[in-house]
Amino acid sequence: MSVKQSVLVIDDEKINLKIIGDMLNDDVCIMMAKSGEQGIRKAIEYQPDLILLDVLMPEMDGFETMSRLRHDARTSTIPVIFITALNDSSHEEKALLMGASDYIQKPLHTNIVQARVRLHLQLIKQRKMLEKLANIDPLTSLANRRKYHDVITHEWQAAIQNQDCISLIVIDIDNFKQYNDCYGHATGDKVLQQVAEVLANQVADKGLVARYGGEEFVILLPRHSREHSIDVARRCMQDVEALNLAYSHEDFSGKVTVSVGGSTQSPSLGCKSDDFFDAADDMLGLAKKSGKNRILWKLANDRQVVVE
Ligand SMILES: Nc1nc2c(ncn2[C@@H]2O[C@H](COP(=O)(O)OP(=O)(O)OP(=O)(O)O)[C@@H](O)[C@H]2O)c(=O)[nH]1
Repeated sequence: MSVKQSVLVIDDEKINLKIIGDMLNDDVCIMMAKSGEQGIRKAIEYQPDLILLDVLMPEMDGFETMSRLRHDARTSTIPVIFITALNDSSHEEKALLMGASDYIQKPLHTNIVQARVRLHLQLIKQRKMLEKLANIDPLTSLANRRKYHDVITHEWQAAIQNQDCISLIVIDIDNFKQYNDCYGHATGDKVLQQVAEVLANQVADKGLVARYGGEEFVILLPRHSREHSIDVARRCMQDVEALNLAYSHEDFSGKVTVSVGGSTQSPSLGCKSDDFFDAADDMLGLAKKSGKNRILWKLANDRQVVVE
């Protein structure tokens, strides 16, 4: 069943809200706001797919409302169509320059409003689908490296601003080449999917799990202390082992395990998220060198701790 897309209509005239609502009600889920201020609040809270915005409103007009929507990261990408009685091309130009998707003049014609809204909703649906495809690893359905980079960039800034800690776990399957050599790439792919599922279940909504590449995964845990994050890492490791994916081939045999590197930081201005990644990745390298199937965590002053 397809979920209806949502449209927020912002207009100070109750009658206009009703007219536009009646025009669109069959196709979309309508939300209404009687002022720019209320519209911004609803846009933040409900994240509509599209906003229809009246230009002439008391207190905060459509242009100021638009400017505030564009300057707030939570609403900056929601497409806006201006609706106005102003029959003046300079206003239309101003709206389009501010980033409006379209400009509809009153009096409103039902068919024109419906057709334009439908067109923009279709474009929005396609854009969201492309964004999703661009951010997802097709084999495991986890976030991909590109998505990880978007999220760490945002969360790193948030951690600096709010003086929060943030943890990163880097996980790599041990001896995966041997597994592939035993059973072939197709079976190896299934292992990647199973490991991905284990990690996703363990992290749930605590943070982001991404396939960083090959047989390497990352888990980003904003606002998670070292103790909590080590706990998550430990449970991920145990759950992978519990999958009991055994392999044996000529002179080697074993069971699929993972090695884990981790780092927790409370970043300050000037700290780089790339160094944060390198710290966790260095720990992973040491975990591999010191015998695999273990967790190494970066401590302050370049020290590290072996967890398991
Ligand atoms: N099946 C499958 N294998 C992959 C994929 N991506 C990378 N690999 C395999 O992962 C293996 C990685 O090999 P190595 O880098 O030597 O690592 P390893 O054998 O796990 O050894 P350690 O990391 O030292 O434990 C290679 O055999 C790659 O072909 C994938 O998408 N599917």
